[in-house]
Amino acid sequence: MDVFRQLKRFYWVERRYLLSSIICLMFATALGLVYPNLLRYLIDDVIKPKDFDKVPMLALAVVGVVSLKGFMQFLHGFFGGRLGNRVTFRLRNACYEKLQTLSFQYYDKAKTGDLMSRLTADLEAIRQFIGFGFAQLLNVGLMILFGGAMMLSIDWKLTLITLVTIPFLAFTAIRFEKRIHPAFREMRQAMSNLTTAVQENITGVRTVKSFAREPYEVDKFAKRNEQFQANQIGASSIWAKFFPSMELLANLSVVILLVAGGTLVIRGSLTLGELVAFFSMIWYIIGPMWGIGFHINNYTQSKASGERVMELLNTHIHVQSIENAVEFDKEMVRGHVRFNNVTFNYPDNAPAVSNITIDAAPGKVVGLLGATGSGKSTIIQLLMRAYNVKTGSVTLDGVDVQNLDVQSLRSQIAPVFQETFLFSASIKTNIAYGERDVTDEQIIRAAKLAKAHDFIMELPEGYETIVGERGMGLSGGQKQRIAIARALIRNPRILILDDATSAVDMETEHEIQAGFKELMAGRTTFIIAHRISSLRHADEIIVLDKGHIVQRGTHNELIAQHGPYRETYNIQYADRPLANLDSSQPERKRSVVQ
Ligand SMILES: Nc1ncnc2c1ncn2[C@@H]1O[C@H](COP(=O)(O)OP(=O)(O)OP(=O)(O)O)[C@@H](O)[C@H]1O
Repeated sequence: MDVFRQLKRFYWVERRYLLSSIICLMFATALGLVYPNLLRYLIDDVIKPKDFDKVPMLALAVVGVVSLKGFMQFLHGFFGGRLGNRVTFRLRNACYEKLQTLSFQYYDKAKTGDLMSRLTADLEAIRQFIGFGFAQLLNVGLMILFGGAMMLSIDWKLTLITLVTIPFLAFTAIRFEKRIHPAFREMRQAMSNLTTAVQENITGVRTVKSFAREPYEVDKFAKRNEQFQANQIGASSIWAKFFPSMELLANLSVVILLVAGGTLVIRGSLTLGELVAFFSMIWYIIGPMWGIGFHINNYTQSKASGERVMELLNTHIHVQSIENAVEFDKEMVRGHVRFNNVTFNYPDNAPAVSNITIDAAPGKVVGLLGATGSGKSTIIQLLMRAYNVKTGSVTLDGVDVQNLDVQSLRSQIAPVFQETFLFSASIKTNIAYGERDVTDEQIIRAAKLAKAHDFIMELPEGYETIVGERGMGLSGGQKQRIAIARALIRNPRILILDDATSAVDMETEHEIQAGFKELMAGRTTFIIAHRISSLRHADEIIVLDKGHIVQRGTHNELIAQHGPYRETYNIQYADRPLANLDSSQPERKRSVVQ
């Protein structure tokens, strides 16, 4: 029940629907108890004394009871449906909001398929239980209570004898719940593994097909499917083991009633009508007991699902704004970025960057160069506070980024990453992504600066062309140009170009960079590049090796020194040796850029 206590904040606000649904079900249940009494009346007071004039009235009473009961059941379904939908609506929103606040550290390990299954199948199981299962489980108790009370009022001894098996039945039901719950939990996990396999296969379909790894994928899926099947069979065998015993115990009551009640009727201490009423009332108790397996099943599934949803909602957020965090006024931000002796390691890893000190004055351009894995992107991630720095500090205009409101910090920064993600929406929406009050003129201007306008205009529907979630139909370079336009439209104080022009040819890069000049004016810019041509105009170029700064200076200063920068330059400009390089330059051993 702990899970449902935790879920209370989602369903308690809807308690009027919960109560209405329960009350209507109680009414329907109570009306159901009128049947056995009508039967008793029919046998004892109509058939026996042959007083058949009462039959029409009795028939009308049955119609009335049936209609009212049906109406109550309808209302129960109506309120229950509303309740379930509203609760899952809130839960779905809460989960989605949580997904937005979770830090990069969480997403480093998160599995999309697993998250999808929490937001769909698990929420559905919760909806079923909160909407209907809970009221029905409560109804089981009510039916036993009402039915038992009525039976006791007719003949308490016969009631006790008849219901002697009920405690055993309850005991078996509880044991069943204990066994089936872990089985369901495993089943949910197996289901999410299946979803993950499908999702990864679709996302990585190009890799799968290019490597002709379809059989491997089929195999991988088959194994997970087998696991799911094994879990289902496991749950079915628990079911198969317990269900017959529960049914046997339930039916034993009927046998006891027939023997004991029949004897009482023969002896004349019970009327025939009372026995028939008893007989139909016992189903009032056995019926729910019989269905208890189903209700427990429903309850257990939703409990397992509730645990998975609550686990997501309770996930620790590593990066979030502190209380009274500083919020910058966009107009006032200057964009002065400093890294003060920063050392950072990803969880359970060796430091990715060590003793990093950078002073990027407002409007300056800092270039980061280094071999793959040397820590360039990590520096950018720390600036955006994707992770918390523990040693040293990163400041923006003198304020430690950890004391800044996360939204406020990130809204000053516009990044263009190596890989561009395009949403399944129009190009226009992708460029304006999330920015309100953006005019078409602004979008076109940004696209022109990013050298995207011409190819967009060649598309069948221009800016209205819908692109797929991975930007299907666009080349890598075209996607990157849209991403650049997207960054430009934000008019940021700090611009980050993380290998932003890697997918375009040299000529286009040159053109885009001409646009960048205008764009970078007055903005602090960090350029990560593998090509020296991308960052040679930077005010300071920082050369990294295994997380350490090994060289820093302007292009001309670095080119005049022996070191990895010049080696890289020599490799990239092999056919254009620089006049001022000395002839005794070291062998072109290894480029820092791989
Ligand atoms: N999310 C992460 N979790 C754990 N380790 C990471 C993570 N991201 C990067 N690393 C590790 O940190 C180190 C620096 O990586 P980083 O991405 O900063 O390098 P980079 O210089 O940007 O490389 P590239 O040029 O290939 O983009 C590498 O050893 C990498 O394996």
